[in-house]
Parts: sequence; structure tokens; C-alpha cells
Amino acid sequence: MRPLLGLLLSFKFKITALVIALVLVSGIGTGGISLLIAESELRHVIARQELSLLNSAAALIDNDLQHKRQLLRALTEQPPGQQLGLGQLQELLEAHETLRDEFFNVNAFDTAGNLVASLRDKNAKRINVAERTYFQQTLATREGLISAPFKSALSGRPVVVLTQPLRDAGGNVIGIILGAIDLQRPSFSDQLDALRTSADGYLFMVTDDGTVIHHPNKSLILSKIDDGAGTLGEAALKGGEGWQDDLLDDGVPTLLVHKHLRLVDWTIGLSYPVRSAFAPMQSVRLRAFIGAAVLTLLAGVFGWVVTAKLLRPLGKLRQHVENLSAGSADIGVFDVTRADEFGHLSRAFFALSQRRAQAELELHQLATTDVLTGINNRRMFDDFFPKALARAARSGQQVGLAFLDIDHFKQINDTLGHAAGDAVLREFARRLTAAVRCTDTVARLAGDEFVIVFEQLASGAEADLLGRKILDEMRAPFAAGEAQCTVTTSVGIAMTTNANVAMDDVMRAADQALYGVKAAGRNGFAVNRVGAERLLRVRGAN
Ligand SMILES: Nc1nc2c(ncn2[C@@H]2O[C@H](COP(=O)(O)OP(=O)(O)OP(=O)(O)O)[C@@H](O)[C@H]2O)c(=O)[nH]1
Repeated sequence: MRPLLGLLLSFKFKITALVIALVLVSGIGTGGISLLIAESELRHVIARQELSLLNSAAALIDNDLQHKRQLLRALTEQPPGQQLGLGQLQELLEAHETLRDEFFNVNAFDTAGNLVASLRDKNAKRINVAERTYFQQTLATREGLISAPFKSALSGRPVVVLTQPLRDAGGNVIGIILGAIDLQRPSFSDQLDALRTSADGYLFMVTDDGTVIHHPNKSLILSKIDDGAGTLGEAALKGGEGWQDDLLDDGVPTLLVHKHLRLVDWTIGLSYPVRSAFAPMQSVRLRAFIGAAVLTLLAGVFGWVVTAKLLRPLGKLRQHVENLSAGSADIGVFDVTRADEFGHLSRAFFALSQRRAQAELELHQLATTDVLTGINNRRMFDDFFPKALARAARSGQQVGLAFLDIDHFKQINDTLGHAAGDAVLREFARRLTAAVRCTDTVARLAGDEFVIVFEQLASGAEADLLGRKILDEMRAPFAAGEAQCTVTTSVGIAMTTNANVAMDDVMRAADQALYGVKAAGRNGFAVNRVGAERLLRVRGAN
């Protein structure tokens, strides 16, 4: 759990996540916009393509109607001088074979609306169409027309009829020829169906008042588009030509293309489900999605690798700082020559480590230095002396420890003042340091008590020499403020060659020696061997 959390919080992970997010956003953004543009373009292309198809269909129907109209007109036109009577009409109709191909039926009526001839059934029941609008309009205008769709009284089928007035030699209308087109099986029906480009799409046709003339669902023929054809026809009813998005009644998105016919007030429309129109886009979308996913994955891996590489110097820097803290490296490990941010960071760490080392040194000095005299203090001695004993044990050399106490120092303080006493202490420390070798260590334990550690003491005779030298060093008068005074000291020296000697034993031996000197009248030195029953010797200053 912990490593996973660490991974999630790592800079590498965050940068990788950022790269993935950026690639995703830019990929989805550009891909999505490109797809939208492509879809919009494709929609236009499809709509224009379907519109040109509708133009062909409209021309086909216009031509068909025109052809039918001309056929009826030719039927009613007789050579000059010949008179066509109503009684000859049945014979006339039956003589024109092509009528059967072009029309569902052709009938003739007198001006009273009575059926006088019928192509398909000469014995058809004698209906009267005087009340029909198309009949009345043809009589009134004396011109042929194409009727609104209606249900035939003769056949019971949905039809539109083309009318053509029949004139006598004087030009008077004596009857009307009427060609019926079966809307369930118009002559152009198969051709229209053949024009369909999509298996899902379909063609339909409505009149300007919204009556369905052609529809794949034959039961909708003659219904008003509000009754069953849905909203598809509404745009078509606006006339002209064009296309728009629409929804079928069951909510299927559809592309609706429409074109108004030239010869009649009919509009032919094409309904094209968007799903099949954009079928090619589905695979493009899928491929774009897979491409984006692969790209994102690659970007993530790339981001991870590059970030890991870029952050390698940071890892090294961290290792250096850890090593430095553990004391296994010094500040030289920092690469301060780099010109980049890691170089800045290394230089900052280098400077910080330098300051820290300096501060540690100062702190150590403060902690191990006697403030008054500037020589080592008790803490330093306590730390140093056991190490000196251990070193001597390893090298087999003799160690000497001298305890020093200024004689009657209290009197100096009492007679000359505390400040003079301090001056004497400082001068005493200076002379002590001058009297010994640089390998020897001088420290002030407290008050007027001092110690000297001799690390390379060759013999007892050398201890004598050292004791004498210290006493000699103190012979000259001390400056104590305005006054001068004579200062003497008592020195107790302990010596040992025992490798496993305890620090306390050495100190006790030195203390014994010092006590011996004090007892003998001060201003002298005594040498004591650690573990010995009695002092080796006590010497006075003279
Ligand atoms: N001026 C000064 N005096 C100090 C300091 N520390 C301790 N003293 C004094 O040093 C004196 C030490 O005296 P003692 O060692 O007890 O006695 P003494 O007078 O040296 O007598 P002996 O050691 O027996 O010869 C005391 O009076 C302390 O107050 C210091 O830092 N400065």
C-alpha cells in the first residue's frame, strides 16, 4: 500500500498524469472537432447527393405526367373536318392500347357528369361525377388538369386523375376524358423505388395540402401527413428544395431531403436515417478512438521515461544529501558545475552544507573551549582523555596526566580583586600552553584547576623534566591588573603504561600526586605511577 501511495505522490507520476491529460485533452479536442467537421461535411455531401437524386425523381414524375397529359390531349384531338361523338368514345378508348399501359383506367363523361365510356370495363356501373371538383373545374376552365388524390368511386382505389375536355367541331365542350393513376401502383412507382440509395431510407410524396400520394407504407396513401406520415412532410410542404435534420416518430434521427415538382403541387421527399448515412463515420470514429488511446498510452510511457531520466540528477542529489547526513560523504560530492536547475540546487546545498559545517565547528569550539582562558574546557577533557588512553593502549606508549592547582589563588582574588584573578588565570593558561609540546593537551577543569595530557611520555625522567619546566615557566611575575604578583603552582603527575587502565584510576593517581605536593608545602611537583602504593617522588620548585 505504502509503495503504491509513494508512486502516486511521486513527481514522475504527476508529470506522467499531466502528459496523459494534455494528450487526452488535445487528442479529444482536435479529434472531436475534426470528426464534427468531417460529419458536417459528410452531411452536406450526402444531402447534395440525395437532392440530385430527388431532382432526377422529380423530373421523372414531371415527364411521366406530361407524357400522360399529352396522350389524353392527342386522344381528344381529331383531324380537321371529323366530328367525334360521345357514342364513339368506347371504341376510341379501346383502340388506344398504350392507354392501358399509362393509366389505371381511362373514362369518358358527358357534360352532365355521366359515365359514357370506360377503357377497362365498358359495362361499368354508370356513375356520375358532376359533383367532383376536378370535373367542375375542367368544365369551368375548359382546360385539362391534374386532380387532388381521392378514392375512386369505380375501383375503390386511391387515384389522381388527369382530365382533358372533349370538344366538338365548334369548339364546345361535349364531354371530359379522364385518365386515372392508381396511387398504390403508379407507373413511376418502381422507378422511384429503384432510385433509393439506402436500404433504410425511403421516398415519399405529398401534395401541398399534406395528402400522402406515395409512401412505402401503402396504407398511408391518401392520409394527411399529420395523420400518419409524421413531421417528415412538413418541410417538404414548404416547397422548393432543401434538406434538414428531423426525427422519425420513433425518435430515429433522420436526414430529410425534399424537392417540389414543377408540373403539379406535389413535393417528393427522401427520408434517410442518419445512422446509415454516417455508417462510414462509425468506423472512422472507432479508429480515431483507438488511435487516441494508443497515442495516450505512448505519451504516458514517454512521459514516464523522460521524467525519470530528467529527474535522475535529483535522485543523485538526494543520495548525496543522505550520505552527507550519514557522514559517509563530504560536501565535495555536490556537482556545482551544472548549468541547469539541478546545478543551482547543488550549489545551494553546497553553500548550506558549508554553513552547517562552519556552524558545527563553531558550536563544537564553543562547547569545548573555556571562555575565560580560551584553552580546552572540562567537557573537551572528558571527551578527549579516554580517546587518548585508547590510542596509547593501541600504540603501547606511556600516557601522562598532570593535575595543576594555583597555590593560594584565593588570596590573589581577595587582595587584588576578581578581575586580577581572571588575568592571572588567563596568563597561567597561556604559559602552560607554551611550556608543553603541541601534541600535549592543556585544559582548565574549573576555578584554578588545570590539566595536561601528555600522549607521548617516554619515561618517568621525562615527567620530571615536564614538571620542572612548568614550575620554571611560572617563575616570572604575573601581571594582575595594575599590580604584579608572584604565582606558584602545585603539579601532580600520573603515568601509566597499562593498556586497560581506567580514566578514574589515572585521575585519582594524579590527584594523589597533587595532594602530596600540597602537603609538602606547594610550589612543586610529584610523579605517581598508576596503581602504585606510594608517590614516586615529590620535588619542590628549587
Ligand atoms: N578570579 C577568579 N577566581 C575564581 C574563578 N573560579 C574560581 N575562583 C576562585 O578561586 C579560588 C580557589 O581557591 P581554592 O583552590 O579553594 O584555594 P586556594 O586559595 O587556591 O588554596 P590552595 O589550592 O589550597 O593553595 C576560590 O576563591 C574561587 O572563588 C574564576 O573564574 N576567576
